[in-house]
Amino acid sequence: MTGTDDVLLVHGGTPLEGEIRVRGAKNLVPKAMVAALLGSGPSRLRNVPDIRDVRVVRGLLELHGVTVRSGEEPGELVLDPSHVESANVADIDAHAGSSRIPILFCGPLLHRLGHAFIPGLGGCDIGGRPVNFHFDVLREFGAVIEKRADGQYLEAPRGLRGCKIRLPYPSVGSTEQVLLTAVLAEGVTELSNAAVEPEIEDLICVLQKMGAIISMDTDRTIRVTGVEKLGGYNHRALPDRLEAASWASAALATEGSVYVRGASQREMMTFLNTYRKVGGAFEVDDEGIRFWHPGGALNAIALETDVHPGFQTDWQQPLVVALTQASGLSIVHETVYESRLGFTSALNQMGAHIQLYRECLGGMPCRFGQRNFLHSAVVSGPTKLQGADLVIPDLRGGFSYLIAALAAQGTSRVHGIDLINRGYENFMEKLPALGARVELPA
Ligand SMILES: CC(=O)N[C@H]1[C@@H](OP(=O)(O)OP(=O)(O)OC[C@H]2O[C@@H](n3ccc(=O)[nH]c3=O)[C@H](O)[C@@H]2O)O[C@H](CO)[C@@H](O)[C@@H]1O
Ligand SMILES: C=C(OP(=O)(O)O)C(=O)O
Repeated sequence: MTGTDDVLLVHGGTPLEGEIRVRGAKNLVPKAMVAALLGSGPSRLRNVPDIRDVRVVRGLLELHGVTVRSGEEPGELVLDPSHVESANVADIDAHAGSSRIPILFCGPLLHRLGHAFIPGLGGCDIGGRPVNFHFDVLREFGAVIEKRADGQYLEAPRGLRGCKIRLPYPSVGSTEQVLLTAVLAEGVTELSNAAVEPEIEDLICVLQKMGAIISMDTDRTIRVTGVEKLGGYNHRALPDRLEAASWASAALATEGSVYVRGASQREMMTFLNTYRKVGGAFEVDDEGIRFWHPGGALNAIALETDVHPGFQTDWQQPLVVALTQASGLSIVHETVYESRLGFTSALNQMGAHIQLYRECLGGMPCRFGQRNFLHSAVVSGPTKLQGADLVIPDLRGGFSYLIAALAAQGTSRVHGIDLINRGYENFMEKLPALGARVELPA
């Protein structure tokens, strides 16, 4: 999608009503695809969404000789790593800037080939997003890393050995880096201060199916006993709790009702508690969750993002749009990314009252306090939103702009909607299916 195709006209003021389906999680599926590299035989991954991050990883796997084909059921991929080989660096470089996932190829490629080349990473521009923890842990395993102009070259001249590591912060990607490296490393790896997001647990399930030995303690410690060989897996990816929460926030902000087929309560408990405090209603059944605005005023709340089991940062931006419709002052303290509130300036242009602060306006001081980052917000509501010209800044911010445009009076022009394809499957079909009045400009 390019040029005018990348613009969406959104005619607001109509509640979203109906049903959509979410499939496997954006933050698990690409990693499970990388895990297939570690197997000696084919893996089957089910419930795979058709999103750009999946297509990027598929391309990278194919460049390394992994055969990827559709399986028997819709959304099933069969990944065969029997012929893994070194890829042409220039070809890999074409994927530079496309997603966060390439860095997770380090451990598996070092095990399979003894060397790896990792291009520059992409992902949402919501903070500095350094990868120092990743390279620090890989060095602990025995990797030698050389930074070159076009990316990072890694070698493991003496193989990879288990080690004792403590993460400075429970980083999701760094925890996955350790898992994907430790499973075939020699000896035991002990990782403390690990991230324990549901997508990480699901990745551990994938690796255990392949033959890995991994235990998780309640104190964020993960222990991995390296094995000599792993097989393939057959796995159904856990549902996307982040997409589900986005549609839930859209239902609330537009005073609608959306049944999210595939949404799962267990991974959304913290979100559901917050949703209820704001005044949103939901009903869980065996197939999904219905979210709706029950009428009357919504409540202002104090919200702090955190690592799991706290309130997931990727839930924050869509919910902030709903908070512009709540009565009173809501406080939002973003503790995971230092620059994830910049998207609110466009909401203010639409009529919202959101003031940003450098101070930690939450229960706990975070890494960003006293460091000049506008990472706390006070949202004063309710405010009527008016349609506007909006430029999508990042994935969740982009979906938030769609929600704001749908809740607003009048028409909005939303630029850069292709970015949303990174993590929201078929959103251009889902929106009209829920009654949204959207169109591509003539
Ligand atoms: C593809 C994917 O799964 N993306 C998710 C993953 O991102 P990702 O894995 O990139 O996020 P991390 O958990 O690693 O990042 C959390 C924090 O740690 C910092 N950090 C991280 C690594 C590092 O080497 N050095 C460092 O300082 C980051 O700047 C950030 O402030 O977890 C985030 C937190 O739940 C989610 O918002 C993203 O949707
Ligand atoms: C920040 C996100 O993703 P990524 O890490 O892929 O940029 C997200 O999904 O909101």
